[in-house]
Order: sequence, then C-alpha cells, then structure tokens
Amino acid sequence: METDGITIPENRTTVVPAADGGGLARLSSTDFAITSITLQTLPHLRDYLPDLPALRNPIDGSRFYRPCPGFYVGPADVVLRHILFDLSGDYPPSPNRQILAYHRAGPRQSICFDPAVVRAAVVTCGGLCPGMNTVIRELVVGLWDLYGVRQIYGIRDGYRGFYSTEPLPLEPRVVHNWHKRGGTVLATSRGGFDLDKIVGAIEAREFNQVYIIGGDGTMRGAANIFQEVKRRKLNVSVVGIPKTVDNDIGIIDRSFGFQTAVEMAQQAINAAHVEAESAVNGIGLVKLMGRSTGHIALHATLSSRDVDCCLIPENDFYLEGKGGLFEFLDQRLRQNGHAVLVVAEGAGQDLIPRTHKEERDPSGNPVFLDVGPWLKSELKRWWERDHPGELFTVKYIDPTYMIRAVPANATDNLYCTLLAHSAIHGVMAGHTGFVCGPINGNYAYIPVEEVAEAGNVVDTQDHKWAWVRSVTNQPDFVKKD
Ligand SMILES: Nc1ncnc2c1ncn2[C@@H]1O[C@H](COP(=O)(O)OP(=O)(O)OP(=O)(O)O)[C@@H](O)[C@H]1O
Ligand SMILES: O=P(O)(O)OC[C@H]1O[C@](O)(CO)[C@@H](O)[C@@H]1O
Ligand SMILES: [Mg+2]
Repeated sequence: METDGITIPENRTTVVPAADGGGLARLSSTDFAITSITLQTLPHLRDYLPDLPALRNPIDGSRFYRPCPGFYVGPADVVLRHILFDLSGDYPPSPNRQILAYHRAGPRQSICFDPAVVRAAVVTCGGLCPGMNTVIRELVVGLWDLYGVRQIYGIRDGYRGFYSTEPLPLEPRVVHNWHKRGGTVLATSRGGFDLDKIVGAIEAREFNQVYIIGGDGTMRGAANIFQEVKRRKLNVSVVGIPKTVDNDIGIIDRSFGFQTAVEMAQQAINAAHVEAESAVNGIGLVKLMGRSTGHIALHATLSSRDVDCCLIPENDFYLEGKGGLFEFLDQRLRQNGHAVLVVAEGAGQDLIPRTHKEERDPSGNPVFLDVGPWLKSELKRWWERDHPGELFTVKYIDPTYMIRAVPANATDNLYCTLLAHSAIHGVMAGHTGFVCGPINGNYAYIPVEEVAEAGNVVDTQDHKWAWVRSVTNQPDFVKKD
C-alpha cells in the first residue's frame, strides 16, 4: 500500500529476523520471538478512485492551536492486537508467531475531502446504549470545528430512515446539549435493512461520508453498504462506530455505554441485597441485559461484591441435585440468612419450558424466554417442597431498560468523543469500510468486515470468569458422576 509516499506492507508478512540481539524480534533470552507483524489492510477510496486529491489538513491552519510535532498520525503508526504473550508457550495462538497490527486512528496530514463539498450523514441503529447522543454531538461539532464541514445530516429511525424519512440538518447549535440526554435524538429501529434502497438514497442525497453508529447487526449492514458503495465506485466513505450495551462486539476493548450500564446495574443489585438481607431466608434476584453474552452480569457482579451467584449464557447451570443451584443456595441461606442472584437475560434458555415457537425481532435476533419470572417461581417451588412451613422470600428486580436508557457517565462520554473524532479523521483522510475503536487502550481503524464477524462472548476459561468464581464461590455447574 502506498500512502503519502511511504510504502507499508499490508496483509502480508514482514519478516523480522530473530537474530541474536535482534531488537524487536527477540523479546527475551528465551527462544520466544515475534517473527512478523502483519498489518491489516485498511480500505481507502483511492483503492477504486485513484485520482482523488491529496489536500492539506485544515487543522494546520486552525485559529485555535498549532498541531505540535507528532500530532499527525502516519501510515506506519500501528496498534498491536495483542500485548499479552506467554514467552514459553503459545499465547496468543498465532501461526509462525505473527502479530496482527491495525492502523492507528488519528488526524492525517493529508486529506481526501474538501470540507466545502462534504455532505455527511449520521445514523443510529439497533437498541439503545448510553452515549449515542454524545457520539452524534461530537461528530457534528468535530466535523464543524475541526474541518469546517457545514453540511451534516441526521438520518432518523435507523437504517430504514435513509429511504423513508427526510434527513435532519445538524449543526453545533442544534446538538450542543445532546450529550446530556439518554437514547438517541435521531431515533433508532431494528430491521428495515434494504441495501439497494439505502445505497440508492445515499447516492440520491449526494452524501459522501456516512457515519453508522450501531452494534454487531449494524456493522454487518455497514459492511454490506461499504461493498455496494465500492461496487458502484462511489466517492463515499463508510465508517462504523461500534455501539452495544451488551459489549458483544469483538476486537475492541469494550463498547461505549457498557460501563454506564454496569454502574446503573449496581442500584438494582444494591436494592436486591437490602431486600434479601432484611428478610428471613431472603433471596434477591436481579435480571440484567445481555442477550447472548454475560458481560454486564459479570462486571456488575465483580463490582458489587454482594452477589452470591452470577448466571450467564456462556456457562450452563442446573437447579437440582449435587452441585446445583438449589444446593448452593441452601448452604448460603443457612450460612448468611440471605443470598443475591444475578442472571443475564440469555442464561438458562434451554431449561425454561417452551410453550410457543421461537420468535425473532425485526432484525432477526432471537426473542428470549423470560428467565427472571421462571427462576423466581422455580425458587419458590423448591423451597416449599424442601422446607415446608419455613419463611422464605424472593424479591425479583428487573431493571431492563433502566440500565441503558440513561446518559453516558463521564468515562463513557470521553470515550464517545474520542470515537467520534477518530471516525472523522479517518474518513476525512479517505479511509472507508472501517470501524474505529480502542485496542489495548489505543484507538485503531479496523476493517468493518472483520468487526462484523468478530463476536465477543465471556470466555469461561479465562481469568475474569475465574475471578467471579473466586469472589462468589459459586458452583461451576459441571456435573460430576
Ligand atoms: N446481517 C445483516 N445484514 C444487513 N443488515 C443487518 C444484518 N443484521 C442486522 N442488520 C441490520 O442492522 C440494524 C441493527 O441490527 P440489530 O437490531 O441486530 O442491532 P445491533 O446493531 O446488533 O445493536 P444491539 O444488538 O446493540 O441492539 C437493523 O436495522 C438490522 O436490520
Ligand atoms: O430494544 P429491544 O428490541 O427491546 O431489545 C433488547 C435487547 O437489546 C439489547 O439491549 C442490546 O442488544 C439486549 O441486551 C436486549 O436483549
Ligand atoms: Mg446486536
């Protein structure tokens, strides 16, 4: 790849000889050596429109600050996918000790878009997540202030809004206090993805920058839009900004809004704890979001310390018999007089009797059976059967949308700002078909197709889950014969 006159090898192996004393190659005096770094290809509009101009970044002439040395990020600046290595073994598992790298996010000295002709569109898709309005706000203010872009539009109602609604003109005056509001002012929806109509509308409205805020489903849609835009050879940059309260998007460190949701979940857990502690044989049961992943439940459990057992979709559990949930709760109630259970909404799905056919939402996601009320009634049934006449209370709390329909906390707001700015810089430089996000704390550009395919589930074999088990001392729910 040729960028700004520097040739960078992408998607192929740069062999760094592991010679004695060989700097980067030799990490220690053991036999471990990184033999190569593979830089992921980052799509660029010039891949199919070779004659695009190279313009000076207008930040150079900013009235407010002078870019200092090192301000601009060059094509040789990379972020490594892994920073943890087992020098004696095989972690991370990679053929021939290849290390994956991504282009670093940030302002580029040379850009491809004349700000005067930029027509930017911003859309939000999928479920709500704290911080969506902050990202929209920062996209608008960043494009306006950093680059002098004046034509910025909000697409209402998610993907379907491209072809079914009028774009909403946005400017700093309009969005200035949006970061204080939960939800998305642009509104969002599931389903309604019609590739032809969406790209047709992008062409008809003459948008040349498309900022797509959404989760894993949205990123799969963004990958399709990017491919179709490329097939039509349109001068349109497409960027994904990963959003999901469930934290189920892979490669990036975490998604924005997740920390806020975990913080909100504490209120429910605290209430469940107070209720359980104040009752005779009290159980506090809290159901938390997490369609197919238990990240919210796991992090809420770790930060609370009041939780006795955390049930997640990635770790099957059972109720009856040795090593089961009831036996464990029996011990806890005898020891402490109360117990707190946190269950992720996707947990225990194969234990709940199904009375009707599996449903799907308009995006095709499964609609789950409600684990909370089922578990509550199972707990009552168990107690009445095994401890007839003894006092017992289950207080069930389902905060559902309360953990995601709030404004982002300070950490997430900062994160949203950095994401928006990263997206703008990459797009203005002509990159397309990418997602921006932090990898090991540093912001990178990742091909959207890679993000669309990479999920993020809780790894029950890693240290974090072991940590949960050491905090709760809950059973592993592995049946022993
Ligand atoms: N494979 C796909 N191809 C094209 N579009 C898709 C695909 N999957 C989902 N979409 C579209 O992406 C949008 C959002 O998808 P979805 O409802 O699954 O939410 P999400 O982006 O995963 O966010 P979250 O899970 O955090 O709520 C919807 O408009 C949906 O139609
Ligand atoms: O917004 P809806 O369609 O009710 O969907 C709720 C789902 O959205 C999420 O918040 C994010 O995917 C899940 O945790 C939850 O299952
Ligand atoms: Mg999703």
